[in-house]
Amino acid sequence: MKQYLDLCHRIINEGEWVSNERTGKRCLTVINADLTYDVSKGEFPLVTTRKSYWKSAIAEIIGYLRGYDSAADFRALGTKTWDANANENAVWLNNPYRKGEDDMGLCYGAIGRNFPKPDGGHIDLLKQIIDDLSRGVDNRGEILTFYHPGAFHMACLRPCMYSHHFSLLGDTLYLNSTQRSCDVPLGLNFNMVQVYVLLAIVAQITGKKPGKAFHKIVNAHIYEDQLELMRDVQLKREPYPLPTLKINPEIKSLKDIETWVTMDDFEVEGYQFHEPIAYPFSV
Ligand SMILES: Nc1nc(=O)c2c([nH]1)NC[C@@H]1CN(c3ccc(C(=O)N[C@@H](CCC(=O)O)C(=O)O)cc3)CN21
Ligand SMILES: O=c1ccn([C@H]2C[C@H](O)[C@@H](COP(=O)(O)O)O2)c(=O)[nH]1
Repeated sequence: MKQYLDLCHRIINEGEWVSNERTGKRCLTVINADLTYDVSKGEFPLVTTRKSYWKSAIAEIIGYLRGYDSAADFRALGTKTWDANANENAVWLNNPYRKGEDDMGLCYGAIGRNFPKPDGGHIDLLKQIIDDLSRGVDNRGEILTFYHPGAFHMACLRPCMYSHHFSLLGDTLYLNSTQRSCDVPLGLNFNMVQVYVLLAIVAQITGKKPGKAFHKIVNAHIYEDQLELMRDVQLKREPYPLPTLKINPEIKSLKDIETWVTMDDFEVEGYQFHEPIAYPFSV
């Protein structure tokens, strides 16, 4: 929580204003932030200075792992966070590749679970990684990437957290996740939870001990219409101690994640939080 608050303060104290063409808004911006979550110690990085909708965040990452490309599938799993990008952005609504209501196009898991090969066919990057790690193999390239510049024109948005690189030291699993663009009041709240859960759940299904997750953010920003709420409300609050996350131990394979897992398989214990804050969202 301290790392999150430090980054918010840093953006407010040292950030520069950058105008963004896609949203038509200005963002107070810093370049480069490195956050670390010690999953071995159960340091679940949930924001406490406002109510955080952690189930929604976990539903997003499970949806990416399943390769979902429809906001309707994300809703069924428990999050409405893709509705606006799939259905309210004028540029995407007019894109000939959009397949209709709720379609998000070729992004996130739709790429990572089905990565197109230049010589034909596709690769399921996640399945390869899970198979390797389960056998105790780290080939120094266990990278789940959602980044395919050749598909950007066929998606509602480019992936923000676009790369997850897993590593083994003995039987301890590490994760380095990279994010190119970060909406700190809204997105980061979710992304911290997702990096933690991704390491915890992949360690669980591959039979490894979770170690640390390293979360690299390149462009970290606060939109102009979020600044006052962050500076004058959220940052005036004292954080509470961190809660802990429990994952159903019956989740034992990628197939389990793909077939029966729901948000009821995740529990947060001891979550104390301040009043919700409704930050404006830029589509
Ligand atoms: N501008 C922007 N910021 C983002 O963080 C973001 C995007 N766009 N587009 C793609 C995804 C969708 N994500 C989202 C979208 C909405 C919320 C959001 O509205 N959160 C509210 C309510 C959440 C709920 O009720 O489930 C929040 O208070 O956290 C969060 C993340 C993260 N991403
Ligand atoms: O997981 C996510 C997804 C998206 N975001 C934010 C970061 C930006 O504010 C927008 C994406 O806009 P771009 O113009 O494509 O950079 O969404 C996030 O923080 N986390």
